Amino acid sequence: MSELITNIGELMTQDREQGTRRKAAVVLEGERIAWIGDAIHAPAADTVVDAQGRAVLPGWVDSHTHLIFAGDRTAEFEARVAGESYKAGGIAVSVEATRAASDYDLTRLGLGRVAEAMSQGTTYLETKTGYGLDVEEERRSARIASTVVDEVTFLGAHLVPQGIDADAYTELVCSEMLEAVRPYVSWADVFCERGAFTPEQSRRVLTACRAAGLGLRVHGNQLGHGEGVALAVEFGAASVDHVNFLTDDDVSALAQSWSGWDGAANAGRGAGVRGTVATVLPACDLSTRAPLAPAKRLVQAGVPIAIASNANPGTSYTSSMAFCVATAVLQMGLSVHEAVRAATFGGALALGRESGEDVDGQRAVGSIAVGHRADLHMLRAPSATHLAYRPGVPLTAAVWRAGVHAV
Ligand SMILES: N=CN[C@@H](CCC(=O)O)C(=O)O
Ligand SMILES: [Zn+2]
Repeated sequence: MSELITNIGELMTQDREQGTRRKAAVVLEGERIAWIGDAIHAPAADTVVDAQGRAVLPGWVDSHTHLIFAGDRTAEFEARVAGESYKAGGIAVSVEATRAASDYDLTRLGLGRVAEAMSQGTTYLETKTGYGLDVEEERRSARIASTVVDEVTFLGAHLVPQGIDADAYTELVCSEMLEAVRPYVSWADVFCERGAFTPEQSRRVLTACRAAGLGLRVHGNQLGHGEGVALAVEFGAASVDHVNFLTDDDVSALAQSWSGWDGAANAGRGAGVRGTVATVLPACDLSTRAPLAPAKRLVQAGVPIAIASNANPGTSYTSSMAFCVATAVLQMGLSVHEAVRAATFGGALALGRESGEDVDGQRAVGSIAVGHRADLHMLRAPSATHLAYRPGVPLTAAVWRAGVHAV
């Protein structure tokens, strides 16, 4: 089955060759993009969608979420609104509620959050464990996560639970817990921060998870200057996320990590000399009243950035990538093109899915190009600029995921 989407007012492909086109059309064939060109030259197809001059972009790639949780942390949010600052310890509240929830409820909650994201244009999602924090509960979270999202990250090193020594817990994460989650996850992450895991403990986690064949990610430099970024670069992590507090050395190290990379030659996960993407989390910064991550400074230094929702009950209870993009433009100083790029191609880059076909035969996501997965987001607006020009307005008109009408 083929489908022609024609009369597209603005097609922002985020593909190097295609760029942003006007009066464009796209043909989808099964799960892939088969043709891109001028609307007047569009070939025939089995079905036709008239975009009526609306904008079309790649579906959002949300590369950082924590969707497997139960319970509610409104009280913590209210305390923060009243002036308290965010502390990692709040994670324990979600751990207790998550442990008490049935498999059915955790799955239902996870699927509901994915559906909420998809209804706003998100077509590719990563999520993390990290509200289980013992061997069986982390295994359960990883298993359930693997049934609801595209990419699963092991975050046993999210918080040291009460009643266990930090080093002993780190050892557990690196051994039995890692073994328990291994069948369900392809990534590992560590919260390297004051109140969570020290650089030394983080190093142990990254070393063990790398040895187990997992790709690496780091929660770093969220609450203060620290070693998260340096550690992420040293370990060749695919991304370091939050990055609110950066020294010039951190920024240079991130830029330097991409110096041997040629996007065309080193396509796909695990190939070539990939650097570390800096993932900024605008909604989290607002919700915790943190200094905004210096997204523009990173872009100017040549560091590839991603924008993600960080959907979680503590620091960022939103699935809206459009809100994150609007914030990145209005508050972080990115151009609309840069922000949309970070929320699509950037997310794919942070997950090693930006080009080529992976060993599992999965197609590239995050940009609109022939052969890529047909993940498209049509706006109820003539251009992507409206995402920032009309912040907070639900602009999603239609969503295709792998060629299927999702919204
Ligand atoms: N910073 C660490 N983890 C999450 C917050 C988790 C929570 O507070 O529940 C984050 O990315 O912000
Ligand atoms: Zn997070």
